[in-house]
Amino acid sequence: MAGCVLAIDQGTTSSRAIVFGDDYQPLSVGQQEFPQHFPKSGWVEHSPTDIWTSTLRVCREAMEKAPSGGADVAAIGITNQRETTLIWDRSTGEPVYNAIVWQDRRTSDFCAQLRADGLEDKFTSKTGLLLDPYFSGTKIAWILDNVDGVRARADRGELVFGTVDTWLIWQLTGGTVHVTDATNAARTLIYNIHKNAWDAELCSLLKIPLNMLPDVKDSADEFGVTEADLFGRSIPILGVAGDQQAATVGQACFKPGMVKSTYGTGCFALMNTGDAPVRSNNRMLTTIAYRLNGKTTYALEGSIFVAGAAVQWLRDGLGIIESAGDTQGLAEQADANQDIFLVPAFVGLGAPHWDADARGAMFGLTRNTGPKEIARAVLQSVGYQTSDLIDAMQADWPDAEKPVLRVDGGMTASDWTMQFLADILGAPVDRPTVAETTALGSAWLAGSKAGVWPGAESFSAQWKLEKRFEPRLDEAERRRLLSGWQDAVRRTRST
Ligand SMILES: Nc1ncnc2c1ncn2[C@@H]1O[C@H](COP(=O)(O)OP(=O)(O)O)[C@@H](O)[C@H]1O
Ligand SMILES: O=P(O)(O)OC[C@H](O)CO
Repeated sequence: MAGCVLAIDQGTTSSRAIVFGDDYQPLSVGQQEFPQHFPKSGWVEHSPTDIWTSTLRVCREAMEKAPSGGADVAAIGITNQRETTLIWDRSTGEPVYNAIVWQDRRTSDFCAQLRADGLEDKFTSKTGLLLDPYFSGTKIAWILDNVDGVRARADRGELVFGTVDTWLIWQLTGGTVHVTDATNAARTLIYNIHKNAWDAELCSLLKIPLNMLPDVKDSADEFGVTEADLFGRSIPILGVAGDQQAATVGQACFKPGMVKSTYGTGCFALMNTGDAPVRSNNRMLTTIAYRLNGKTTYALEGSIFVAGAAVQWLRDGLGIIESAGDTQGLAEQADANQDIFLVPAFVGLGAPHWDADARGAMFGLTRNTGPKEIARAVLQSVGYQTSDLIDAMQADWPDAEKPVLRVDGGMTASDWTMQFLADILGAPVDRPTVAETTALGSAWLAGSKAGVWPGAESFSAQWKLEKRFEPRLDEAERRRLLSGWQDAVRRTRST
């Protein structure tokens, strides 16, 4: 049986929809950016309406552009920016507040208070996460405690919570289905990843009523069918995964020890650790990579908040490039005798430091430092940060050999960055032919569930290398650069 799959990739800065053919190739794409709202320093919000209307629009666009006009789309897969938090009325569907985005730091003090109360170990042992504003739990609590009348409505059972996947499924099904998948639930700080269930004790600590929470399904499962008038017929939604987990699937990292790293706004590296969750001693996250047929596969994750966003800063903040691709030429011409280190802690530092109050810094500046050296430092910061993650993962899981890194995301278009990454890791970096691995991962979840695409083994065999970057930096030089980076991070930390 063959058929096409519509993948929805609802990201932080844009919504995208791609129709994949039965040879896993993209046939058509729709994409739309939407506004970011920064109501206060450190706050980041999206309009729930923008999330939904941009998604609907790009789905229609991709379907219309597909050769069959979308007639042979057999299923929908959804992948999404994770942790971003929405609450809405279960009768009217009306949101009570904007979506609070994963990057938002407003609950930093609340997290510090929970840590001071000695609760971090309880949260970490059950959820695999840390007490950082990044995750949904404290964002839910903030809305309940700070938006007028919301606590009382929640207590009366009138409100529901969802991550972006849940919100989209609610909309696509005409407000009839309130569900999520295990990978998205695993990012909320209230989901027990060992028991695969919402955790009543953690909900009670954060004062979150259990009746607000969606049902949690496998990543390939029945998530409802779309309302007939949206696309001219009902289409089943059969795959859902958070975007970094979907990229892990799309990169066919199905075996323990395999690692993918995605370079978009931020950078997220996930290492498949098989059916046993590995507790990190190095402040990595333990998370659910995917849950298929009731069987959970776990991953260690390192999350970096700023990767491509630093390139955007060069363009929009400093104005020293016109487009992201300009960084390559600048980095190639930069003065080899200047060691400039940029620590892009624009919204604090993520793994392995989790320092919400740190802010960006640059070291080693001289009168000769100019745009070329700064651009190179931006691209290098992505390599250095990844190196910190891979080192931490290997320390947590020493059995794993130094991995080959499978990379994807917009920033992997930069050969210079990928070569530096291989050099500083001292390990090969593999870039696949299909750039849209996140969308492909969610399409495979849906297509395999629909029975129109084959299973994991056959899907793995289609993964094709576009280019391998081999490490070629002298070991002594590698160590010298890493030591300079670590010193720069030390000086940037807030504590
Ligand atoms: N040639 C390039 N060199 C360096 N950075 C790039 C290049 N092309 C894109 N980027 C960066 O990649 C990011 C976009 O990647 P994408 O995967 O679309 O991100 P997201 O899904 O997070 O919105 C942007 O931050 C952009 O600055
Ligand atoms: O939307 P992206 O691609 O920047 O990904 C965001 C992550 O899911 C946040 O955890």
